Amino acid sequence: MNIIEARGLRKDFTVRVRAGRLRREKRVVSAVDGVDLTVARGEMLGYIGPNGAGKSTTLKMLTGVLMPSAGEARVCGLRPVAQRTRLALRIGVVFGQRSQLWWDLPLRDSFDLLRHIYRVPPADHAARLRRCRSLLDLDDFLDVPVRQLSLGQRMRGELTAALLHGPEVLFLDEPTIGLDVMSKRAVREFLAELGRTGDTTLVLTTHDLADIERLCRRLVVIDHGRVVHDGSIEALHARYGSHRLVVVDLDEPLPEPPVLSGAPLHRTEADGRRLVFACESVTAGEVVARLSGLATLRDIAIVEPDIEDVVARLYTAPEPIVAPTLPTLPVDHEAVAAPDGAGR
Ligand SMILES: Nc1ncnc2c1ncn2[C@@H]1O[C@H](COP(=O)(O)OP(=O)(O)OP(=O)(O)O)[C@@H](O)[C@H]1O
Repeated sequence: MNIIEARGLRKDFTVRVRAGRLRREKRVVSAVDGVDLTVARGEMLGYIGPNGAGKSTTLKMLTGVLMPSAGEARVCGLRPVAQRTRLALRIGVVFGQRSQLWWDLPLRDSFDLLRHIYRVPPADHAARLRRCRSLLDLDDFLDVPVRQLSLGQRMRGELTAALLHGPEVLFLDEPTIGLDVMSKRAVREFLAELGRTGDTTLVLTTHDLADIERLCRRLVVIDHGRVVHDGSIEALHARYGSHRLVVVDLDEPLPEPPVLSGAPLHRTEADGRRLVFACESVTAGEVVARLSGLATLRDIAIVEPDIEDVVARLYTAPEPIVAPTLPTLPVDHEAVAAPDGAGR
């Protein structure tokens, strides 16, 4: 069952732009330009795009903050703007740049206030807070006023605040922006755990693609207000011609370059002692198995395609690119690492 459904969602803003030295004229900017989106209950969706693509505007329409110029949306079966108060009880929102906590109050008091605002039964509140305290390590700073918290501590507080009323959908706009490595990891692990239980649907916008790789199976990419990709990360790699590479080091070069269907030889190095294959339609394990019948393999490495690279290309090229850009590999024989998932 879909917990989010949007059809033809559009948001136009009227902006004033310079038209000559003194004159300014009005222009309409379509921040979101006909987005169709369905999200199933329990799904973890990555909603990404370059700066100004329309991500935050979409989230604002889905959470009832902004009225769409056209199209319609239902979140938890409710119309976001018209039924905003009811919707607020069923969703949680974390906007990385904005806070829902009381600046001068300790976190603990903010959480208590939220319990009253959302009228959460004390036992439910206590159970959810207990879980967040343990998963997000809140105890060291629960009694510290919010204004004295580091960004990472505050973000953990924001996540807790957004979850204390038990929302069905959690909208996260850049939840790891500006966080140090440890805080990012804590937030990601927490969200992954949340996703594993399947109770909360997650919609996440981010510029940090490691967030997406870690958390989301499905990715919607938006550019200039329009959806340019909707599918799995694997589908994105397949569409943009980026493949996992298998690098094998041989004892002796083969007299002829081997031909493996589904895994073309991408390049040869070290006088034929190192072969690099692109896994187009076979697994890395199959490539290794077939090669081991042809030669003695000294070493094997698997190089994953880089999602950042793929997405950067998607932003700049509307059409799929067939020839992949592949990373330069070290020529040094010893530098090839042992496989770490060769069977995949
Ligand atoms: N209130 C507003 N008035 C006028 N234009 C706006 C307004 N809000 C957003 N825009 C414009 O709409 C477009 C989409 O903005 P939005 O904030 O949704 O993008 P985004 O994908 O979230 O970008 P970023 O990754 O930089 O946060 C941009 O061109 C932005 O300048």
